[in-house]
Amino acid sequence: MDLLTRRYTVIFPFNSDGTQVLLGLKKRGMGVGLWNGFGGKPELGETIDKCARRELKEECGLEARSMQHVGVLLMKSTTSGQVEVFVYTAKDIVGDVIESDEMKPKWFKVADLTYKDTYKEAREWWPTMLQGNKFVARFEFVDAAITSKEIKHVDAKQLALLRSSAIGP
Ligand SMILES: COc1nc(N)nc2c1ncn2[C@H]1C[C@H](O)[C@@H](COP(=O)(O)OP(=O)(O)OP(=O)(O)O)O1
Repeated sequence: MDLLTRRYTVIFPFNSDGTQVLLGLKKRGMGVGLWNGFGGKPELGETIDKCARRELKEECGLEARSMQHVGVLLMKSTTSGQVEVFVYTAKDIVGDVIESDEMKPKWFKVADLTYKDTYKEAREWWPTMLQGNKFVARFEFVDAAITSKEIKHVDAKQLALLRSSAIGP
């Protein structure tokens, strides 16, 4: 990753049988008005795993007893530069869901997801995540249009390698 790439985490909590996913409606800043998982930027020296757990707790009150790193998104845009997002899922969660100043959380049935008011590329990779696959997805945008996309299935070792070299600024 070069110095111009912005790094983030995003984590998707599921109910115990995996039929529902908790999404948050972003209330401010980047992605305002869009439904997404919970996440943000790593703090100074923070690992990507710790960032994912912290952002989950801060943004919706939940704690992940366990979580899985399931993917990496690499996005290049003519308007917003390069973004790298580490994607997690959490099926063993504790705590009460709360609304934060950043996110308004709501449970959605996985089978009924419409992708309305989500990031444009969500419909491209969320199905891969929802089917339980691990992936590296690359997207290129010119203005708001997707001009190139690639979604590769990878294994846990490949993701661990990508994760191990990632740490906050
Ligand atoms: C552009 O493509 C993106 N697609 C998707 N699906 N998710 C994205 C994209 N770009 C960013 N994200 C995710 C990554 C993070 O989970 C959030 C953005 O986090 P935010 O800017 O709110 O970061 P924080 O550290 O929480 O910000 P504060 O400093 O305001 O607390 O969106």
